[in-house]
Amino acid sequence: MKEKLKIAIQKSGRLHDDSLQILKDCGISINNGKDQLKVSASNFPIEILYLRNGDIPQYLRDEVVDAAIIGENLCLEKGEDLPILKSLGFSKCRVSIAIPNQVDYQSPKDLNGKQIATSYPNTLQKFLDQHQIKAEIHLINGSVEIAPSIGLADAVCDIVSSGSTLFKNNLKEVEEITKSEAVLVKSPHLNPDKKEILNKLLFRIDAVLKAKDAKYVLLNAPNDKIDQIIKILPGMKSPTVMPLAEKNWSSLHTVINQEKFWDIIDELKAAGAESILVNPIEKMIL
Ligand SMILES: Nc1ncnc2c1ncn2[C@@H]1O[C@H](COP(=O)(O)OP(=O)(O)OP(=O)(O)O)[C@@H](O)[C@H]1O
Ligand SMILES: O=P(O)(O)OC[C@H]1O[C@H](OP(=O)(O)OP(=O)(O)O)[C@H](O)[C@@H]1O
Ligand SMILES: [Mg+2]
Repeated sequence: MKEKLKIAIQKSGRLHDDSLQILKDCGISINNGKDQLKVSASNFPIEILYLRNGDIPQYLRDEVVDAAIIGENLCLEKGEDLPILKSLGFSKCRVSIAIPNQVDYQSPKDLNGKQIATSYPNTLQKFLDQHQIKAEIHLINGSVEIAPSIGLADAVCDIVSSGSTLFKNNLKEVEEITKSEAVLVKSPHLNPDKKEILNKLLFRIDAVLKAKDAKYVLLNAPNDKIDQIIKILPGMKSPTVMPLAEKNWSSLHTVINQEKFWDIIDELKAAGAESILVNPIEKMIL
């Protein structure tokens, strides 16, 4: 296969490090020359282009790049036509409207006639239209949260994650327009060779993400407790059970999802499990 899939990731900013990391976790070797805007992987048919996040939707549409890792909120802002292939679980945030702490707020109607500063005019306009609100949008490219305190706007619409930027600027979040996380998107048109490379990459990303959510658990238990313990385990298929050197004891191996992990461990202990070992999983292929 001679074709290479061109993948855009953010040149610098919130998404850059985790985007590179997920490709590396997929076993893709990227020799990162500093200041290089385009690099080829040495062991997988992709070329990585480092671009501004905000420019990527148009590059995908123009087929300058074939796929990209961007913030989901950018799809709502500039790329509703771009197919989202996978949520990647990092750069989680939301796009929200915030107003000064001392101002009362009941409903979106309170935004009527107000001036709202934002870097996401389309996202905000869609929200205002949905609620039949007429407000004036001030486009600002950064440090949006400062706008109310310098008299530039009555409200802001920007990204919120921990909420500390709002807090420091005496603002309160009053409407959440959308949630966001990093996503893998693709150009609307891809030739069959490129589709095949993208599917291979997706397969690897799936294995990496599944493994992140799971732990490999080994435990010892007396044989007469094994049936009860197996009922507690939500394993992949059924757990591996192996006899221990000690008579009437066995070792059980299974995979437990991160989300329910501690509850299950508590139940296992109560049911007689001992010497529970928990290991990270590097890749998970089901
Ligand atoms: N505080 C945050 N916490 C979590 N995710 C965030 C945060 N701020 C931004 N993001 C996510 O990261 C993406 C990139 O944000 P960042 O501020 O790095 O770049 P940008 O200014 O939007 O883009 P460009 O690369 O065009 O300069 C956003 O679209 C959003 O999805
Ligand atoms: O809720 P928090 O955890 O405080 O995060 C929210 C802040 O993070 C982003 O800004 P960033 O730091 O990316 O700076 P920017 O304005 O230059 O994009 C966003 O624009 C908010 O200002
Ligand atoms: Mg930012």
